[in-house]
Amino acid sequence: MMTLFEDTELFMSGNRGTKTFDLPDADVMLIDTFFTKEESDYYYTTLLEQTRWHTYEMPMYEKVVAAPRMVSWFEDSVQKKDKAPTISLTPDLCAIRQRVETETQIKFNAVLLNLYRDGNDGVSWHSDKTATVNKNMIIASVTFGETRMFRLRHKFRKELQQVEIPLYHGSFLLMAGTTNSFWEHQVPKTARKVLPRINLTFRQVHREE
Ligand SMILES: O=C(O)CCC(=O)C(=O)O
Ligand SMILES: [Fe+2]
Repeated sequence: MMTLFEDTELFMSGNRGTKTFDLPDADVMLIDTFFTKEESDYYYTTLLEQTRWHTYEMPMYEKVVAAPRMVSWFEDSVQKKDKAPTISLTPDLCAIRQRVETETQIKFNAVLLNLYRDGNDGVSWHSDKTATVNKNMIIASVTFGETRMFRLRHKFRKELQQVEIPLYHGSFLLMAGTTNSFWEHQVPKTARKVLPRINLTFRQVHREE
């Protein structure tokens, strides 16, 4: 593992303040500097080094291919027989979640961590789904590390412009209301030489009894 933060600043944070995006059928809110630079550096380093990152095997037509990113999933444990045990949120993840919940006044019981190792990693167009149907799914997204572009496009109104939001070190993005039903998002790959980026998406997972 390379040593970070020795003599040069690797990541800059964005501007303060809350931005809301005036998009049809969407409810998107951004806070560039949700975490301080110190907090963000701490979370970046510890999450990068201490997370058990997995390859995500995604179905692609008839095949299964490795997604171009690493993932790790945590959720509040539920006692279920015949079910594999879930991995609970770590104290650091609980602390991040607490900040997110205080801001949104919404409770989240699961978090997906994505690691984009370099510019060859990304996530292609999709909207977020969970195992159960919750149409207006709320996603609270936190970023540490490299700034990457987050793009949104309307699923049906192709005449609408795509939206491109740079997600900075320590930023917070909320997608609420009908955003997930009407819009798709992606993090495109980039030819720029970039350092790793970690993204956390807090979710509400409803497990069937
Ligand atoms: O990395 C991001 O900002 C987005 C991740 C994402 O879309 C997802 O995990 O569903
Ligand atoms: Fe997503």
